[in-house]
Amino acid sequence: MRALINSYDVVVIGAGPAGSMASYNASKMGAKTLLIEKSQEIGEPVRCAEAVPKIDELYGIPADPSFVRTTLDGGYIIAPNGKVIAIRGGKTDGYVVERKIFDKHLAIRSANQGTKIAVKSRVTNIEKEGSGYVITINHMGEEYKVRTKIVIAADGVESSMAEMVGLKSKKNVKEVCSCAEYEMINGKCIDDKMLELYFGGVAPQGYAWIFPKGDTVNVGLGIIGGKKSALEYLDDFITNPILEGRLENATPVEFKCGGAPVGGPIEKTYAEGFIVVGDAAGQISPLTGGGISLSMDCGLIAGEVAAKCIKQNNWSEEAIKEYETIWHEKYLHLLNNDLKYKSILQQLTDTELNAIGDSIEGDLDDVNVPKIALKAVKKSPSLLKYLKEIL
Ligand SMILES: Cc1cc2nc3c(=O)[nH]c(=O)nc-3n(C[C@H](O)[C@H](O)[C@H](O)COP(=O)(O)OP(=O)(O)OC[C@H]3O[C@@H](n4cnc5c(N)ncnc54)[C@H](O)[C@@H]3O)c2cc1C
Repeated sequence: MRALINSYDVVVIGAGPAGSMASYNASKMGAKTLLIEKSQEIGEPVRCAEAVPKIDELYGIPADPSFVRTTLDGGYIIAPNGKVIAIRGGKTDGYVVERKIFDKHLAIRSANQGTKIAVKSRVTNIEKEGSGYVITINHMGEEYKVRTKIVIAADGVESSMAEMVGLKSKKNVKEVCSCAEYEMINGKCIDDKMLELYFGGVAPQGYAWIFPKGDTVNVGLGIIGGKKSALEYLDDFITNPILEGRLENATPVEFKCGGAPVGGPIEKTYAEGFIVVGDAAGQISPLTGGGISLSMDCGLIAGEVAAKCIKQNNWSEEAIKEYETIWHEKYLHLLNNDLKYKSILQQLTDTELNAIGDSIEGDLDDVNVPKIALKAVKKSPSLLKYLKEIL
């Protein structure tokens, strides 16, 4: 056991997109900030299909060729009967990135603002000490302790930090979507600039995907429940006739698996001197499992509020609450809508999904769920029992 080695204004736990954006803003606004990552390499292991929206337009982060593998025009939604619906623009354009490099890039941006980074450092405990916290870190078998005024817990889907201060609700843990994915070489996409999302029995209560990633493709799926493991569904998907042999000659170069917390946000994301952000807070679309952009933006909000509290010498629960007020105003209704859409989608049979697909003619310019539901009900009035909540 080593003695207390340092004190910080803000300690951020987890160097994923949420943590690096939080520490970036905290440092930029003058707070003495430490970012702690348990992995020996930031960005590893990857548990992601690696699609991000236009980070240059949204966050002013240039789409650097070192991590951008594909610039997307949009995506295809594919019904169980093979009907392909194209969505171009709207929220579907963006990039497929190399997350190992992307995540490290975000951490480097944060370091360039003054953040200190500790890698191969697992936080094993958080204890309250006065109005601040003492954090215990295990690095290469040695224990260290650091003091901080504010903790930002950005420790992802397996988060245990929020629970340590009594914040995390067990509700989310029950709703983790199990994902399995291969990155494959020699696979073919319908179009090298479009995402492919397959709904129905191929991935019960979730969906399967093929994302173009430069020379390779990310082929994966997420399920909730189901009769087999995610990996077994994935192996079946690869040979599914709906793909018309496009993965026939493909072979994996990487396997990824992980969980996406799609049960909606945790009930409370702050306490005195404490903020929960990203997957740890359930800030991920329950419908799509997309969480990178939300984590980044909520990370920015967390970093800004933390730095402001440090400047005002007040990180009481009342002061920290501003974080939740801001992110709720921006995103809570979207997450709640997605939760509703997800639960409807989960009740639909392949036949009903086909009916919805068949009701759509031509390309879409965005995913407007109420508009799609209206078209579907006009074509198949029996769908009203599921879709009336949306109309
Ligand atoms: C298979 C799969 C595919 C996905 N595809 C997409 C996609 O294409 N697009 C998209 O937008 N989203 C996708 N997501 C979701 C996306 O990956 C997450 O929403 C996003 O990574 C959340 O960022 P985060 O920073 O909150 O957490 P993470 O990226 O998980 O980062 C958390 C970090 O905390 C570290 N950590 C954890 N515990 C400790 C500890 N005790 N001490 C120190 N460090 C710790 C971890 O090592 C990790 O680096 C996918 C998820 C899965 C599982």
